[in-house]
Amino acid sequence: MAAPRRPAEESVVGRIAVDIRHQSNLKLSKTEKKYLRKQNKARNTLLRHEGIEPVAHATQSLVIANGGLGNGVSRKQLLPVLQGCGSVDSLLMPPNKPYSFVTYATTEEARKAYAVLHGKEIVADLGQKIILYLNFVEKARWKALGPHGLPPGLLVVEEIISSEDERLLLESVNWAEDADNKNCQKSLKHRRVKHFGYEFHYENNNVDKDKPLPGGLPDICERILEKWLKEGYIKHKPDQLTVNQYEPGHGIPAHIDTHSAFEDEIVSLSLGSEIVMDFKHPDGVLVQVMLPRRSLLVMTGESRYLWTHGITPRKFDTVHASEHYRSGIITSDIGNLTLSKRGVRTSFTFRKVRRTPCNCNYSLVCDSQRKEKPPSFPESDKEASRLEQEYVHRVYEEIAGHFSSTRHTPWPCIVEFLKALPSGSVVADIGCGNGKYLGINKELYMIGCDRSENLVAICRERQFQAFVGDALAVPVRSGSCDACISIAVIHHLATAERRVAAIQELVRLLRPGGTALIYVWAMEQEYNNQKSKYLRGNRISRGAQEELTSATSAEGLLVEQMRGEACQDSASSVPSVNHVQEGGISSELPIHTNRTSFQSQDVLVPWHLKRNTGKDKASVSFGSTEPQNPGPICHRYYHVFCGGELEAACQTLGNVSILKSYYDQGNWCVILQKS
Ligand SMILES: O=C(O)CCC(=O)C(=O)O
Ligand SMILES: [Fe+2]
Ligand SMILES: [Zn+2]
Repeated sequence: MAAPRRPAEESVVGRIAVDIRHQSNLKLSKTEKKYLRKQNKARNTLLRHEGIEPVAHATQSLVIANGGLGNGVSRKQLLPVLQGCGSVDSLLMPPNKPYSFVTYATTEEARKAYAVLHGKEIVADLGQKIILYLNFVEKARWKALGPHGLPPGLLVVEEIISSEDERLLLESVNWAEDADNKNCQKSLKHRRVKHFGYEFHYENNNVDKDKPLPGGLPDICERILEKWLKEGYIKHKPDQLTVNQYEPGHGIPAHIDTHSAFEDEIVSLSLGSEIVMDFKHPDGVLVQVMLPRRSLLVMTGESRYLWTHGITPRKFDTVHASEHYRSGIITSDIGNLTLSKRGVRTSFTFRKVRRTPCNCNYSLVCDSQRKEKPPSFPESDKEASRLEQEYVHRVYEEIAGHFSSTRHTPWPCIVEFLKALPSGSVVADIGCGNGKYLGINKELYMIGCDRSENLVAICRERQFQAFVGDALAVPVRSGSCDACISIAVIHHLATAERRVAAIQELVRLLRPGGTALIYVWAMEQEYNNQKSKYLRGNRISRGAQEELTSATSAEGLLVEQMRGEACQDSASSVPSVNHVQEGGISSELPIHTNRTSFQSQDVLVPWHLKRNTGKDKASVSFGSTEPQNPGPICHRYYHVFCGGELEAACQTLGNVSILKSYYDQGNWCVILQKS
């Protein structure tokens, strides 16, 4: 292999180190080295999140890594510490970020702050010890995501009820479990709930419209709802009430209340304590809304149908420091944010059960308007691309958190490949998923690329270098990699041409002499008279299966590669699409039954989504979802490879030779080299 290059970042890090050494004219002590390392890490975080590059010379402004609202440091705590070093012009604390920006009146004062506070330990609001790392910046600035108003159709009415009514309402809920549990009280993972009028079923995110609960809504609600109707805050009278109680640290996953279950107009009364609720548009825009105690949140139209709402489980919220901001958006006015300790909040969410299908204007997220037509085998490149979009990309985006939670253990042969590469090699992992191979060999410069934003976000949280990109058009210069890996990716492409194109794209990234390791799922799950672990999982009981899949022995490690599928037993819940229809062969893609032999090379493989495992997008789930309940079933498209097929695909490229091809626990694998 040719001498490996150094990525650009290495030289910048090197330069800063040199600058500092130059300034002090001293050899760095162990502690200084540690600070420098942390400082560089902080610098990278800042670059990644905000695109702001710290500078190596002193200025009036500093960025304070770890001194942010996002890691529990409040303005009240940080400001005096900073003022101890000089006159502070401004302290900008972006919401939920682990850093803040301070600007001093003079560069001299900023220099002093750097000398005193860099590496200094402070105790944050929760009592945890935090070490501050400082970097100079040209200017303290923070680019908010753009000015956002409240989501359309959303309203927060302050002081909608008196303290006396608040007390009466809270008293009307008896949390001491009643014997017959007529209000379906449940303790969920992050809150407890009670239902009135109709039970809300978290298993299917709907209500049983023919089974009203005895007793209806609590009596005290009658007078209050009448008043709201008269005053025009609500237009129709609700017949369903869900009472949620959140202790500090509790929350509710982001969700859209199922369209087919409830009418437009959902209102939620906040009692006992304020809280910040997150609203998210499918495009990713996040609006955080303060719901003061005794306020009413009214969600109608777009805010009810299209935006998700949720409460992040945490003990503190980021709020406006000054009293006169009470309700509404937590804006990007970051000169004025602080932390507020959460109290126990009880919400009364009133809804009206829907009797006819929803005909809203948001068909993309409307369960009443969803057409579940099984996809067909693609006849053109365009169809293939659409199939991949719907049955690969969208699915990975949705299952990212759960998927990632099933992918911990690297497969031994892949580890061996990575460990054997010369130190300093530049290696791209195309389709890197949650990044489980990115940290295997610390001597390599590894970059990850994945189509799923949520998976890339997980990689970044793990401090790996990863970016969003398509395996057919990787945004990396030709010939820039010493090696590439493509693990369980190419089988998601829906035509032979696209699979070859993906291999070609890997080869394009390689320098001459560079090598690529490719794994694809095999049609043959039985090889040399031995069933793969994927199949063998079928014969063991569920409990044993669970145990086996989490084993850490070499055998266990191999099992994990199919772990997603291992937990996915679809036989009972997904009807198999009949492949052969009257009048000929159907082009409909068959749904594979997990843990069985493949009957077709092009299949949909079910994934039983467990919610609340991190980065899942709940917006496509059409309703409140609870982690302990079975989530929806998603289907991923696969083309499973027959023996010889992967080699043949590689051989269609002129500029590669196959160094090795092998079968590894249900996968066909090749190592190829660019000539
Ligand atoms: O606690 C709240 O205000 C919201 C509850 C909610 O969204 C729900 O139960 O669907
Ligand atoms: Fe809700
Ligand atoms: Zn709808």
